[in-house]
Amino acid sequence: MHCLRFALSPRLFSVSDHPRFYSRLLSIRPVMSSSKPKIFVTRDDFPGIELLKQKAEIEIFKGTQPSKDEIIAGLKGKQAIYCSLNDKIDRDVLDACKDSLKVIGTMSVGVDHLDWRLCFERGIRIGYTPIILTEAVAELTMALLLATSRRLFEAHNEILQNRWSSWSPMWMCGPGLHEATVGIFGFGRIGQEVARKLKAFRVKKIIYSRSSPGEIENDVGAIKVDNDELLRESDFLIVLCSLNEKTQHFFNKERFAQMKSSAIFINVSRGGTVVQDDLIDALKRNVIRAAGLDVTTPEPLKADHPLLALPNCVVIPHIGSATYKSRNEMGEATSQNILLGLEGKPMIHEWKV
Ligand SMILES: O=C(O)[C@H](O)CO
Repeated sequence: MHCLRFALSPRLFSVSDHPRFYSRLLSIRPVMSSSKPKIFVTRDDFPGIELLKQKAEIEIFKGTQPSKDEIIAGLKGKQAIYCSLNDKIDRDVLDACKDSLKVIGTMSVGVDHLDWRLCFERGIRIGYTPIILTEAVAELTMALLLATSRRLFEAHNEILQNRWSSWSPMWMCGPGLHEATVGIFGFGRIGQEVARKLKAFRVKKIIYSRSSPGEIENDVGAIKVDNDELLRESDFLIVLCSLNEKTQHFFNKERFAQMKSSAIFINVSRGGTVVQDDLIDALKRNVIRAAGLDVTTPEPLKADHPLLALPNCVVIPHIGSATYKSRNEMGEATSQNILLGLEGKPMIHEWKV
């Protein structure tokens, strides 16, 4: 019954889906019948896998980052996968396991590593972990804003280099958040939470842009503007959008040139939103003042990468959601999403367009 109710949900089906309706209906029947379902887990340190161990037969990849071939091999005969944003589930992977895979559980809010369109077409359900990490990512965004504007890493490095000779009036100064105009590119849950936190810093104005039409009602007085105004007006520009066709490589040479030369660019979204060589060039030539990045291309970044040699760039290794609470809850939710998905029940968080 659950299955039927779910299948008829208007979120998944509309009249335009008609030709594929019945095949989809069949494809989301519960797959947990008498025997335990088989699940591939792409690393052994995911939180929440104890739950899966009790209810399913799980194969855990030994290591931290399976290659595409290793994912394909691991998925053989499995009904579900527990993965993260590192694991690319593209057409090749989906083709290789098309007879068995029913559910993907990703321990992330972003789903750009998944070919979700093909998943929808094939009736593969996707569980993900929004909301749980909103506070953690918003906090980390604040940390990057402060670390970059108040030059914390640069200042720390001055001490390590024995260059702290005396207290000095203008040494290590930076622009503060107080009275600044802060622009947010992508005003979803995390963007709105960042805006709330910014209020406490008594910024002058919060502006945002987003691709969907309409304004977002918000309790902090953030004003919707178009992208040009956002680029032109922001003292701090924070990228918090999801990565998709519209946002891929949005921040390029021309866009950096539109920004204030005093602007600070913060990216907590995905490295793919930026043409990274253009950013490096903009930072080197002081087209913008500084950048703070939680995300890069590629990830992980090697220690000799040119971004890391720039004094006006703070780079951290994709730790936006890395609080104990957030990561543990994300793990629990991922396991539950997978089990609920396999039972044909509504997930805690199911990804929909
Ligand atoms: O997609 C996610 O979960 C985010 O990148 C966490 O920082």
